[in-house]
Amino acid sequence: METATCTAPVNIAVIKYWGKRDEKLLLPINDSVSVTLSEMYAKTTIAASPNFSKNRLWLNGQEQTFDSPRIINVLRQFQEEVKKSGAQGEKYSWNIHICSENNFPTAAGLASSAAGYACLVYTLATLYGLQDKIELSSIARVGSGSACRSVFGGFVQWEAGIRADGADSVAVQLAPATHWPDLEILILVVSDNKKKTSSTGGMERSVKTSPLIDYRAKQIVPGRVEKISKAIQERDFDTFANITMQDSNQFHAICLDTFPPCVYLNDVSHAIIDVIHRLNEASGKITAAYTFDAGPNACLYLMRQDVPHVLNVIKRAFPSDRDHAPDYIKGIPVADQPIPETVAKKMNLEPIGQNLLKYIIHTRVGEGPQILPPSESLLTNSGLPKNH
Ligand SMILES: Nc1ncnc2c1ncn2[C@@H]1O[C@H](COP(=O)(O)OP(=O)(O)OP(=O)(O)O)[C@@H](O)[C@H]1O
Ligand SMILES: C[C@@](O)(CCOP(=O)(O)OP(=O)(O)O)CC(=O)O
Repeated sequence: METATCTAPVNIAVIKYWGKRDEKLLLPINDSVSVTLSEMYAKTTIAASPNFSKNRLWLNGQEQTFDSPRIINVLRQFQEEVKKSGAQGEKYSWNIHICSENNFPTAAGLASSAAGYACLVYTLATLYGLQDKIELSSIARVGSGSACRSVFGGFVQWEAGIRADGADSVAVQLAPATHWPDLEILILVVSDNKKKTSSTGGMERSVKTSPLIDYRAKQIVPGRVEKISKAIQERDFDTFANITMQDSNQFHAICLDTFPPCVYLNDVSHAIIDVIHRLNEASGKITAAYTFDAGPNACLYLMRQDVPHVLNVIKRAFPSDRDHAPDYIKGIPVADQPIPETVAKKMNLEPIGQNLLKYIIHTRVGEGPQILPPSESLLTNSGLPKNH
């Protein structure tokens, strides 16, 4: 039996991918830009053995059927690349066991599919020795579009491309994780329930019914991608933050312009947006920027020195019975520090409601996928999940 175990990170887009020009190859109608996060990742072990009678897959401890078209597409695409590379050997014909876990909620709009498919492809590549990251990224894309960005750390652009075969639809790293060390992230988890409308279904409906989506893709996104790439290169937080918030709002406007609409934000999400704007106004500078994927959870980008203050604002606006519980703030530890009273007063900082947030994750810009030692394997020597 041969095995490999890897991790691959979550990425959160600041210019959103929403809408496909090809549903089968998962080719987007516009470029997108994302930040790869540390602390939040999928971990996958793949074992190949001549003794396995069939392919099997476990996700977060539950066995899944192996007939998901996306998994099958990824494996097929992977096999084609292996063939092209000329690699040969018995092990390519063996069945495989895949075991994967996410260390954060799955299918809750926190980019689990991005981390999951990037990890699947990276672990296959480690097992079979395929090196080219651009190729890996294109294979991950056929699992879930946004997964092509999780193959790289730091700041990543997915170029939409124009070719029908998707050969020019690739992700490229704009800057490594070390480029902007003071940029940090707070994820405010409003709900970790599985969402009602998947990103796949939502964006398909948007392309079919939203008259605004084409305008966004053609007239708005190209300029924003250029400006935010420059802002990233120059570590210009103001520009980065403004574009991030505007693009999140425009993506959700497209969702509402979809018919029937896809409603991903809830009252708590809107209250978070309002608090951040009031904070930015009262502090006389852009202190934090919000962005929301296809769910109600907020992702805040902010500078390291502002994290304790912003956390204090969030805890005062959204008090929780679990405020002091050790696992209320997950990820990188952070001290709470009261916001100056002048700012609190100016922004009219009052509690909005009790227990509206489930927990908070504090993280920063992270590296791409990593190979782990055999001791980290999720499978036993007989190829079954360790916690089965
Ligand atoms: N670790 C993993 N390994 C393999 N597949 C995974 C993994 N994690 C998630 N997935 C797949 O991704 C699906 C969830 O994708 P979905 O797009 O619905 O949610 P999300 O990725 O959490 O949210 P979003 O893409 O909107 O941010 C799961 O049902 C599963 O099929
Ligand atoms: C809102 C988004 O998170 C949408 C992500 O969509 P997916 O990559 O999950 O969709 P599929 O390609 O259909 O699998 C924005 C983004 O990550 O760019």
